[in-house]
Amino acid sequence: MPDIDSITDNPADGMQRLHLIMQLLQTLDNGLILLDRDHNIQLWNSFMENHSGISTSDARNRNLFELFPDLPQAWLKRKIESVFKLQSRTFCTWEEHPRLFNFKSTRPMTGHSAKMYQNITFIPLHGLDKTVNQVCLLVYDVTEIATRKKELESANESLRLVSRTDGLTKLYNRAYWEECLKLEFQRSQRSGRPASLILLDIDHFKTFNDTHGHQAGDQALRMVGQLLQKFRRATDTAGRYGGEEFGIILPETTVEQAKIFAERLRLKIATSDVIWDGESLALSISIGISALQADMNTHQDWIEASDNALYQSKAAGRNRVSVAGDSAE
Ligand SMILES: Nc1nc2c(ncn2[C@@H]2O[C@H](COP(=O)(O)OP(=O)(O)OP(=O)(O)O)[C@@H](O)[C@H]2O)c(=O)[nH]1
Repeated sequence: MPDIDSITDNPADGMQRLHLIMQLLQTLDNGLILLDRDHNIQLWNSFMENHSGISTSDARNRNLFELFPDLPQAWLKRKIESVFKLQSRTFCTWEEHPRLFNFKSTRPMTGHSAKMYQNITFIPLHGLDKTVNQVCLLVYDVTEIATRKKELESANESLRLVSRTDGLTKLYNRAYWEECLKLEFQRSQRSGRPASLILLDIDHFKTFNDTHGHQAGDQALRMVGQLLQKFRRATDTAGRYGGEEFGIILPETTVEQAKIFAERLRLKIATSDVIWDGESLALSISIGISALQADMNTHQDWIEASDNALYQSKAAGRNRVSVAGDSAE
């Protein structure tokens, strides 16, 4: 069989050329569809045949939207119309639309993605008279790229979560919680809206550890973490600030409202035993609260105010709530 370049202009060679080109198009590892202005299929290659289960002879001269009623008709018609009108290429990536044709993925490497991800290129085809009467759709199987990117995104998201989370209590760790505090400090300072900061510390935790063991201590920290998560509102941010010290940021909350919340939390912990090794172990916490003040310069000033209140609670006998500026209760 002659190669394409050695074929002359005589009609027999023209047929040869057409035959070779058709073979090339058929074996292309991308989908290839040729549509006329009425969206009738004029060419349907073996990629489309294999993935759709519709043979070339069954597809030819059929209307694309009749053959595939599930296609996003309005969007696709607009897209094709723009190619006819502007006479220029256009694209659609899997990130905009995961797929045009609902094909199963058959790539062995991508066992986890059941559906094929596709990029589509729309190409206007000029006739000999320079008018565009046909549009070619190239369908690329990008399942591997899309799946890898999605896996990477999900791994990054897990890493992001891990880097923010305290492994023992599953609350935010100090670094991330402090970032949240900085943001809330700036936001509330700007808006002039109230916000409160609670710091709390487990009482006599050294003795607790020494008496019941470090693992019982860990269990106590987990329990406090769970109760903080359970008691806080969705907009409150709880974190593990230090070894046995925790912080809760309460946006849009006055110090009086924060005090009601803190008292409920204190009481809950004082009446909830840590269950360890068949034993019920009692625990209490001391709490310090401060309201965000207009004259505070940084979030550190806010922490310091709550820390001073916490110190008051400890000094006054522990298992209590103190508010910055008030005398200990
Ligand atoms: N089990 C356990 N203990 C921890 C952890 N982090 C810090 N601690 C312990 O927490 C204890 C804190 O003790 P102190 O700072 O003396 O305070 P305290 O005994 O709670 O006394 P007050 O705060 O004054 O009531 C230390 O014994 C630390 O070892 C942890 O992750 N697990």
